[in-house]
Amino acid sequence: MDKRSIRITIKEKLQTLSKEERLSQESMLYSQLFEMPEWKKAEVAACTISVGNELNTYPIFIRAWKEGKKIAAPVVKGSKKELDFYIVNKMEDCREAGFGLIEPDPSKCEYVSPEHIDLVITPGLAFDKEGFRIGYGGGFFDRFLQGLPVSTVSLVFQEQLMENIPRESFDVPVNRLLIGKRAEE
Ligand SMILES: Nc1nc2c(c(=O)[nH]1)N(C=O)[C@@H](CNc1ccc(C(=O)N[C@@H](CCC(=O)O)C(=O)O)cc1)CN2
Ligand SMILES: Nc1ncnc2c1ncn2[C@@H]1O[C@H](COP(=O)(O)OP(=O)(O)OP(=O)(O)O)[C@@H](O)[C@H]1O
Repeated sequence: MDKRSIRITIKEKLQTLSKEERLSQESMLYSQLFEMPEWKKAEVAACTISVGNELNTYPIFIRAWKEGKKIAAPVVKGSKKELDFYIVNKMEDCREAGFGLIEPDPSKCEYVSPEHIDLVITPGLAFDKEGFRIGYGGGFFDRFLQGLPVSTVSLVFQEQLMENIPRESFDVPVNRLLIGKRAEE
C-alpha cells in the first residue's frame, strides 16, 4: 500500500474506535510512557497538542507540569516546513493555528532549541513494529529529527499498527513504540 492509501485506511480505522476503547488504550499508553526511564529522566519533553482523532495528549502535559518537567509543543514555520518548539506552561498560552491545529503562542511561551529537548513524543497516523511512521504528509518530524540525537517515542493505538510501512530515504524511525492493546470483546 502506498503512503496515501495507508493514511486513508488508518484515518477510517481510527474513526471506528469507540470512546471506551479509545480511553482504555490511552490510559495503558500513558502508564507505559510515565514508567519509561527516558520520561523519568527528561527535564524537557516535546509533544504535539492533539486535535481530532489523535491520541489525547493533554494528560501528558498535565503529568509533565505535575512532575516539574518542562514540556514544549511545536509551532509550524510555514514556508520551510520546519518546526519550532516552545515551552508550554499552561494551555491558555496556546492559540489556534492553520489546519485545525493548536500551537503555543510564541509571544507567551519560551523558545527551546532542539538540543535542549530530552524526549520527543512523536505523532503519526500509521506505524510498523520497527518504528517507521507516516504522519500527515508534511515531513515535519522527519525534517526535525534528521541528525538530532534525541530519544523518540510514539504512543500508538493498536489500530495504527501496520505490517509494512513504505520506507523512503528521509524517514526517521522512532526509538520506541508503545502500543495499546484492544480490550477483549
Ligand atoms: N496535533 C498535531 N500537531 C502537529 C502535528 C501533528 O501531527 N499533530 N504535526 C506533525 O507533523 C505538525 C503539523 N503538521 C502538519 C501537517 C500537514 C500540514 C499541511 O500543510 N497540510 C496540507 C497538505 C500539505 C501538503 O500536502 O504538502 C493540507 O492538509 O491541506 C500542516 C501541518 C506540527 N503540529
Ligand atoms: N529531512 C528532510 N529534508 C527535506 N525534505 C524532507 C525531509 N524529510 C521529509 N521530507 C519531505 O517531506 C515530504 C513528506 O514526507 P512523508 O510523506 O514521509 O511525511 P510524513 O512522515 O507523513 O510527515 P511527518 O514527518 O510530518 O509526520 C516528502 O515529500 C519529503 O520530500
